[in-house]
Amino acid sequence: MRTSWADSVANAESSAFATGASASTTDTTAANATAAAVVSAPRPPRAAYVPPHLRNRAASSELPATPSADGSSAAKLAPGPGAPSGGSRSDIPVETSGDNVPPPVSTFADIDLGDAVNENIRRCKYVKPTPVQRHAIPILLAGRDLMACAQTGSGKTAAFCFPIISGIMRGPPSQRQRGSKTVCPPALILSPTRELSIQIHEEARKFSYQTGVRAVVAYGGAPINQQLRDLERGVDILVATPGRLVDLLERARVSLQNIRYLALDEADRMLDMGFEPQIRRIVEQMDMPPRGERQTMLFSATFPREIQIAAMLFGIGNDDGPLMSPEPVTVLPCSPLYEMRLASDFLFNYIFLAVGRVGSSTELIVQRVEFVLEPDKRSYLMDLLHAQKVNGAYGKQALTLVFVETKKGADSLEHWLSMHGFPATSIHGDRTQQERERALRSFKNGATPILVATDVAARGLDIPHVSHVINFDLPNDIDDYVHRIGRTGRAGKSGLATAFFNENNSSLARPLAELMQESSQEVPDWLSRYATARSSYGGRNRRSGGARFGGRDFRRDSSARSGGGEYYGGGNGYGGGPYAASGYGGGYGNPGLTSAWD
Ligand SMILES: Nc1ncnc2c1ncn2[C@@H]1O[C@H](COP(=O)(O)OP(=O)(O)OP(=O)(O)O)[C@@H](O)[C@H]1O
Repeated sequence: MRTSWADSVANAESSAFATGASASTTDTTAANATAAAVVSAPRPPRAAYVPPHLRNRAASSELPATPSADGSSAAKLAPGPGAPSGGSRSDIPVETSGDNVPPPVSTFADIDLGDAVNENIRRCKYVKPTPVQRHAIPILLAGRDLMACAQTGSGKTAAFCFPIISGIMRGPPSQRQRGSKTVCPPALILSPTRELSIQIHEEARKFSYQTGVRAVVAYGGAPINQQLRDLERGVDILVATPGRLVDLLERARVSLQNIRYLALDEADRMLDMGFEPQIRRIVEQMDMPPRGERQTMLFSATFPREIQIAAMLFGIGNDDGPLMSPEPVTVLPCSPLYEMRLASDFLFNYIFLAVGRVGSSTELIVQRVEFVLEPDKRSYLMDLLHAQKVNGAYGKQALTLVFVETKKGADSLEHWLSMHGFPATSIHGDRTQQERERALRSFKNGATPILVATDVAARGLDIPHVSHVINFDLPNDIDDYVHRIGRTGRAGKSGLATAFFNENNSSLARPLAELMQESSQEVPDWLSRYATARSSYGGRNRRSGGARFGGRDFRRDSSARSGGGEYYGGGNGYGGGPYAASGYGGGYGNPGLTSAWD
């Protein structure tokens, strides 16, 4: 039974990769048995895919986007040759809003980044800008603050690095405080994990080669002395994790007084509770110039709608003042509203950019969900890996990333896989930095083509040849799922994501089903039934109904709402409240509500 299931998976993988088509999900006996106990619901028809922001609208393929009176626009962009193609789909929904949005460009030649940067773009073999780059680069070159949301693997790093490098080249030379060891970089890029900081630094170095712009990285877990020596040689772009940066600031080895560019990669993560104290300290309580005097850019593949609502509620330093005055509210330091407040503290008269499907369409990630009971997970995993090995579906270089929930679980699964003849390594927060970097290297070069990881590897990492992401343990939050599966299917390549679902994940059923439907994946009947059962008694994932792939700028819709007070007073979870009720928290599958994109 199991063997044939695994074989069918492998065959489906082969054909999916050959055709680029979505593969169907195989229900298991366990799934059927359990699903039978769940409320029965008709299977949703597999509708033709309509980009979310174009639902309920006449289709338009005009280029470029024409800003409307309120400064917003929606357009479909064709990726064009050279950029990650997005596979079979060539139309990409894009939404921008804010005052006087600079128009997008079509080619790198249309942007004045300077000869040296242009040469580096050629060296990187980037022929065309990706959609997020086409929009974000002109906005940033115009000096505007930006909240940008584009899918995983769509080239966001270059979208903020190119304008920063170009701006530094044109600006005054970096200064150091006289007679002191304190460096004062003009640009700061913050990212949530050490490995991501290392990667962004490598990218920034490539992009700034022979430009005279110097990028330095600082992250925890590595000896600080080497990083201090690096800083002493001068720094224009400091890429850092928040903890190590705070350390450097406290030692007075770095001053933020000259910061002209502040980029938060994985911004939604940086603004959540885990990082909030450090981010607030860095941005507000040190010597960094205030918003408006520096340029701030927030990038991510996911922005919970709470952060966007904050933009509207708190005005975000718009020239015209707040768009609406919120009722006096108590913002508890343990709620997404607190994140909202943070976002609002950072940006000034910003532009909101959402790229729904970019070079690497998530439709190119074939998503499968299998019902697997906890005790069966290892043997299912082994079947999958065997099938991959035997069928050689992905070729020699194929890498598999397996996500688990706990550090202990990662160690134990790595050990078990190795014992069973599958060369595996692992990465998680309890491993030393040296071990983490060694594990990543050995995964990247194929010595251990299976990497067992916790969420420390979920965001941002750009590892070529990751052809399969397995959610051995599903995360609790749908946004984390989006980032995890985004480690495959990058830059226009296909990918496969398999998730093991069981009763423990029932709170994820609805957002998962919605996400799969939204990206034209086939949702298994049993999962739809779980989703229906879950919503019928009110359960919602925190992010459900949120703008997973961008969404829309909530400033545009302020007139449709009565005020902010109700939202705070709601107390029925973040998916509820007046925004959901008036159509902003809807999403797929609820005909009464429109999508957050509409
Ligand atoms: N214009 C381009 N043409 C071709 N490839 C590109 C272009 N821009 C970026 N890439 C490549 O696309 C890949 C993904 O880029 P990047 O890591 O910046 O994605 P991302 O949007 O930041 O993803 P994530 O949300 O997962 O962090 C990288 O390998 C990068 O080199």
